[in-house]
Amino acid sequence: MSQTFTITVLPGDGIGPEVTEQAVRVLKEVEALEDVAFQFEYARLGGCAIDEDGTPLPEDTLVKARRSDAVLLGAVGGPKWDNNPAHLRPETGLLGIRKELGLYANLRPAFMLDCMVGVSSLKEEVVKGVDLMVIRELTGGLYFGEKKRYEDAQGEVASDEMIYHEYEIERIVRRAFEVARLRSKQLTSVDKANVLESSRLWRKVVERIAPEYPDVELRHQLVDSCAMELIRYPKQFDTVVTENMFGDILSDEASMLTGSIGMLPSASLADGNFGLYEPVHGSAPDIAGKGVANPTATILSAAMMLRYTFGLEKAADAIETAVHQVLNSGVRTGDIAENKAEAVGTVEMADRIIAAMKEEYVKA
Ligand SMILES: NC(=O)C1=CN([C@@H]2O[C@H](COP(=O)(O)OP(=O)(O)OC[C@H]3O[C@@H](n4cnc5c(N)ncnc54)[C@H](O)[C@@H]3O)[C@@H](O)[C@H]2O)C=CC1
Ligand SMILES: CC(C)CC(=O)C(=O)O
Ligand SMILES: [Mg+2]
Repeated sequence: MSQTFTITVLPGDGIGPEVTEQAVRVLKEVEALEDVAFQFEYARLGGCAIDEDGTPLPEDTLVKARRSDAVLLGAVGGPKWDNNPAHLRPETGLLGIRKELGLYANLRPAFMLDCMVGVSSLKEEVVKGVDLMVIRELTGGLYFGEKKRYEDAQGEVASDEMIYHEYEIERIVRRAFEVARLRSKQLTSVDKANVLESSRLWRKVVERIAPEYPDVELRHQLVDSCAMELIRYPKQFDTVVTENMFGDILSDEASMLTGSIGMLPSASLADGNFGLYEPVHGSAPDIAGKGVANPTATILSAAMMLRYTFGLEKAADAIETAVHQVLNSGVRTGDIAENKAEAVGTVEMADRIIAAMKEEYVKA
């Protein structure tokens, strides 16, 4: 008997609806190829929810997300809402849903396919073969600490509190060791322990847990030198674990090793199988509505959903292989095209990936 899974789709703002539509098309094809059924439920998050519901994270969205097996998100935000008060920023909806759903582990792979080497602005010997995984703590740290705005004698003051509990560090670090174990057994823990107290606790917890994973080679690195080394010699990294803001920044940086942020997927995982899957990029207001956004990051996020939440390994592999084949054949959206005049649009890129995926199934 076929299994049925419920997926809450949150298209969001800007290019979010354009790219999630393509990922949903891919998932519908998987239904036709596997003994599985997906029920898609749509809800609002971010700027569109501010406009319609007066809040970036409506209760209906949380209810739907909680009763589903997984969530597929596009992106939120844009200039229309930039001047809203802090509690009405689209980002508040994103941070809120991550916290409410307990999605503390954000997995952000960055990989360079041989056929994409020419797209990167870095030298071939630097980027060829890059394959790393940034594991970002997602529900603690600076983004969630207390924020204050006040005035003193010298003018306006703003502060954001950086706070980490031992248990928050412990659970993400364990997750990272487990992931590293399945990859090249090399883990880099990134912090700023020479300055930040939260980083000193981070490092202490990592040191405490490390002996439980004697097969994984561990090293500590300060975030500033890590940012530099990521560009100088990225192949020294396999699995990187770090706190929320450092991971946000380093994963955007890592995306440029691979040519475009439009390529990189992510999984945000809670304990158990539940996860929210979204591209690493934002709502890209500069290209929204033009039909040119690269849907690959969102399609690969759907593949991560199939793997991590539904255990549909074959379908996930088929999508990833299809993406590689399409890129290998030279089909490119504008962000990754060497010849911009030959770039395809969002829908055609997805069409090609779907066609290649179906062929993969026939072969398998
Ligand atoms: N997870 C989320 O929902 C995130 C939302 N944001 C929000 O998105 C808005 C725009 O932020 P930006 O800093 O401009 O970052 P962004 O990631 O939206 O865009 C950065 C650059 O990458 C390009 N780009 C991004 N995704 C692309 C794709 N799929 N295909 C082709 N090109 C792509 C954009 O055109 C832009 O030039 C802001 O409101 C920000 O707060 C930013 C990051 C993450
Ligand atoms: C609201 C921000 C933390 C979104 C972002 O930049 C991200 O998750 O990558
Ligand atoms: Mg970011």
